[in-house]
Amino acid sequence: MTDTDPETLADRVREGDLRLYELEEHADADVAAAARRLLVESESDADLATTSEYAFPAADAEANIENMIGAVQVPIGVAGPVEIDGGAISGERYLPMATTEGALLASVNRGCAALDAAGGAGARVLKNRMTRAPAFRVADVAEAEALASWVRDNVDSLREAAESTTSHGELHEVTPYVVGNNVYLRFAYDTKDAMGMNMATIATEAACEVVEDETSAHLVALSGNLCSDKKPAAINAVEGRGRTVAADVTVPRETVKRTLKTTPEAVAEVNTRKNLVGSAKAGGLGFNAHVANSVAAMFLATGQDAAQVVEGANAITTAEVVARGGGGDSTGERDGDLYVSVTLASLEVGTVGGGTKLPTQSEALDVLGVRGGGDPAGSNADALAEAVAVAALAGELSLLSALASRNLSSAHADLGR
Ligand SMILES: CC(C)(COP(=O)([O-])OP(=O)([O-])OC[C@H]1O[C@@H](n2cnc3c(N)ncnc32)[C@H](O)[C@@H]1OP(=O)([O-])[O-])[C@@H](O)C(=O)NCCC(=O)NCCSC(=O)C[C@@](C)(O)CC(=O)[O-]
Ligand SMILES: NC(=O)C1=CN([C@@H]2O[C@H](COP(=O)(O)OP(=O)(O)OC[C@H]3O[C@@H](n4cnc5c(N)ncnc54)[C@H](OP(=O)(O)O)[C@@H]3O)[C@@H](O)[C@H]2O)C=CC1
Repeated sequence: MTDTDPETLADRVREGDLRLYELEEHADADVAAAARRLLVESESDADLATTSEYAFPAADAEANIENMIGAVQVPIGVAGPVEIDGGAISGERYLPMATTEGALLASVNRGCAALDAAGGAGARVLKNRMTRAPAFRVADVAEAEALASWVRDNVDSLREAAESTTSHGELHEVTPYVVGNNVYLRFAYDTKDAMGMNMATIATEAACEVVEDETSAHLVALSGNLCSDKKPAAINAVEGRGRTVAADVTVPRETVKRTLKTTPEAVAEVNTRKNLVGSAKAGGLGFNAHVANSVAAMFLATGQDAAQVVEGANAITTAEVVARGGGGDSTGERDGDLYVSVTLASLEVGTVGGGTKLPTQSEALDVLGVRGGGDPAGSNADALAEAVAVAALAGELSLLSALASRNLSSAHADLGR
């Protein structure tokens, strides 16, 4: 690596001597980023002065970005604090959320106020499996059936190959799916505190080598889209992916009226006709109002893979009027409390790896007390999943209430413009 100045590097790219992505081989990462900014500015009307003001050594993002020119800055706020009674996280927490949508933090914050007034939200991780499903080609359905049988009989050798690539990941299930002469093997891992997509992909590739060595199957694609990563897919909504996590609360009638400005009956009706019937008629996979908002905001804040909001929004919100003091029995009486739950089928989160080690992202994880590997391994990612579920619950509660009291548009007119 030889030091040089950004102008010289930029000139070498212009002259065709260097490719844009090769600059770090000739200068330190910050100089390389500066050279790219010069090139972009000279080819556009952009002045990248603020883009250049990032607060970490560019080299620290080497595993997160290529062709780096700087960093974006997205406003980050907190909702809460909110009391969480989770399986992996408990106590009062601020919820770090990064967004450019005015009124979102106010809304989640109002939901948190209602949760806190109700004594806090419950949360539990229900399942933890990161999946990768390679696509194989075989001769015909007879070979497809034979391959599926072979897989079921040889999971141990697939596990040995997969787990040889990682000291944390555990292969739990391999489920074959057959379509004609196509066979998809859905590998399901416990990836502990990592979201686990790199881990699972590397491990699955090692297992695929065994499949090709031992059978007549031909690997067409390491990802066969039945995983299913970053695409709307029913398999994630039904089988789960990453963490399946739920949060719930029973809000006293008085709190619904005072803080949420509506009634339990009105919220339950909006949820039924909007989130359940409306979503069903739309053919939606997410039977909720805006879980994606809380998932996206906490993903941006804590260094998650933002594209996986697609699956993170696979959530179902329920709301019903229950007897005073909870107890779970629905009642037609007009004096009951409001029970609300949100169940996220495929929330892919990690507290190690990916973008979680970048400075502002790891600071946001510190706000929650979940940075890095947990003890036991996996417990920090479980805690993060529960915190995201509580943020989603707070957001659902507040938005449904705003729709019931007819002040969605005024809220955005006041706060979002
Ligand atoms: C905007 C509010 C909260 C006002 O709600 P309000 O009840 O009129 O406000 P308030 O002044 O009476 O305050 C009540 C509580 O709200 C919070 N709060 C109140 N103001 C603020 C603020 N500035 N900053 C932070 N927190 C605030 C705060 O917790 C406060 O409690 P306090 O601390 O006073 O005891 C309410 O009208 C609301 O939540 N509206 C819904 C807005 C919303 O959810 N937007 C995001 C979703 S829009 C979208 O992207 C999805 C959508 C709609 O397209 C999806 C779909 O199709 O359904
Ligand atoms: N490859 C792909 O197809 C895709 C990749 N991604 C990207 O993958 C990245 C996330 O991959 P991921 O594997 O999570 O992260 P990394 O690739 O950053 O790997 C994380 C590694 O941290 C180590 N580790 C240390 N402590 C722990 C712990 N307590 N629990 C688990 N692992 C621990 C593990 O190493 P070891 O395994 O050696 O034990 C693990 O593999 C994101 O950047 C995402 O954008 C997203 C979608 C698809």
